[in-house]
Amino acid sequence: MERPGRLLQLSELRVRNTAYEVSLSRSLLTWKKRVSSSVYHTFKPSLCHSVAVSEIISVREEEENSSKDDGSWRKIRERQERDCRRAFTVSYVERGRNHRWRCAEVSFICPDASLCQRWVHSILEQLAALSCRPKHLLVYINPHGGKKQGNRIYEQKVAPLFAQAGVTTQVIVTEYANHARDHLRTDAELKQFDGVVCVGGDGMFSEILHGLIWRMQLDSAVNPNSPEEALQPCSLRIGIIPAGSTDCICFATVGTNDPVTSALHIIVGDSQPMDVCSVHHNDSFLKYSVSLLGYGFFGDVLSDSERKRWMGPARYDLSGLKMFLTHHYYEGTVSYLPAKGIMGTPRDSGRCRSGCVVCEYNGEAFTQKGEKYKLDESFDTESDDEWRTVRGKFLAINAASMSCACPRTPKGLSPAAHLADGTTDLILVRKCSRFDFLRHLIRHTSKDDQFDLAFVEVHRVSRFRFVPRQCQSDSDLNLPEAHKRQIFGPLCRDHPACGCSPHYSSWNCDGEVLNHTAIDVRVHCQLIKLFARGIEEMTVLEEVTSPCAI
Ligand SMILES: Nc1ncnc2c1ncn2[C@@H]1O[C@H](COP(=O)(O)OP(=O)(O)OP(=O)(O)O)[C@@H](O)[C@H]1O
Repeated sequence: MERPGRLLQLSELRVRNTAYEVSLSRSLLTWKKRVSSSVYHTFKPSLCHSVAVSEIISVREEEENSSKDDGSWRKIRERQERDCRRAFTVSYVERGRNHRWRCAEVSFICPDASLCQRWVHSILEQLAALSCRPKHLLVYINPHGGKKQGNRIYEQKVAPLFAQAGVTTQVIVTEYANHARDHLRTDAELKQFDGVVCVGGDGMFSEILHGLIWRMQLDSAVNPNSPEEALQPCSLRIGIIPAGSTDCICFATVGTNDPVTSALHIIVGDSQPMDVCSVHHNDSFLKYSVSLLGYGFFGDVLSDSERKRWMGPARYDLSGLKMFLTHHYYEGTVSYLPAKGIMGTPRDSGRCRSGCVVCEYNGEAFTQKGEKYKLDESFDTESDDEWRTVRGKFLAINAASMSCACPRTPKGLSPAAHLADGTTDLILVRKCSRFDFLRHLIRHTSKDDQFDLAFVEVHRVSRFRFVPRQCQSDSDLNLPEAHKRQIFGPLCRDHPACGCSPHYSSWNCDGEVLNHTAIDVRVHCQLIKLFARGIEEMTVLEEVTSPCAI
């Protein structure tokens, strides 16, 4: 943590009726209880508090509340004394359990009005110098996401915090699916905003992601349809206020699904870079993905659960069980480009956390590679002989661009995957017995290594392709069309007893079904940034919140 350096203010102020020595430096606001007895240790935690200036939400000057006045001379004298004093209140981030943040307040009573004004002015000056903080935001609310509480959550929990922090907004309540995406692609006056906020679930985040990336490419004359193009990173950060039934991206980047915590991360101007995979079929763009691309088991679970939407979240358990019992495998060819010159492997014991060194190192390595490529187009970023090919029968092919940890799979599909290292973890689960597949699935929830099985392989890659067996080349294979032609495919899917496998599964792309099975996926290192900081380790928390960590 940054050392406090030169003090900007140092005064004896009161908090309620207790005297405190209060100091302000460029990085810390500290208040220490004045102790007369040497019996007390000056660093006793309960006597000393400090808050990082970067985590102060606001400061306001206010008069002390006057108590009931009975008109007596004593009271009048007391009131006169009080009137020439002033108080100021500082609102700041307070950390709770499970990565939750709250807005706490402390009021300091000054001996005179001019001192109070000096304090308020100094704190405001420090806050104004924090250039990472957003001032004007574009907010999209999905009123139909999750339990349809988007509007209420925003109005009651988020808007008051934005107002308190002096963040202004333009709010758009979406009227139809893809409203936010289309508005961002063409109409939104992005130059006037410092960020885009979505109030909703993962589907709503996906709309913002697609709208913003697409707009950025068009504005920079980059062809988003070509899988060979290096995409232009987005200049605006994205904030997620969780209000959906699945809020996995928020959980993975903040550590909790709590609207107040997310609002506070936005206000303090946090920044978490994130990789994005572009998914193409031949030379046409299909989708962007930031978490999971799953073919086979996870593709089938999603397709099946979509037909059971009426069941609510229980549909995932039922479809999961059904797909486990049907035990379909799919033939095809996976080609991949192993990520080179990077730090980290999918089998590491370390996890991607706030301030991750792996993301930082690899992010720089990819940027340098990109720069070299721009300067000298003959510079080879990927040559054909580096591609590896695996042919076979697979129960599941998963590409995890983040750990994909959620309450259902606490470790995630790839526990050591990183948010922003320019790679995705390609997990190939070959055809095996039901019992073995169950062992693999169960290991996602236990301490055992889910990759330490003979039929599972995992590779950290920067690009991969998949072609299903029936598809002779990367030629068109449109799923709805293919299913029409395959009369028995869909039937067998619903009749596990017949024992035959359908030819094709479908890709689950961050919770949406893709129309094509033959795909070409490229990871774009740190293409977007979120108003988040990754999941904080306890040691970081202790350092930030520890009293007098100076
Ligand atoms: N006004 C609207 N009317 C209908 N659909 C909308 C509207 N605004 C956004 N959507 C769509 O609703 C879908 C689900 O939204 P969201 O992710 O916010 O909620 P969710 O409950 O988590 O969804 P899911 O259960 O599908 O994950 C998104 O794909 C989005 O495109």
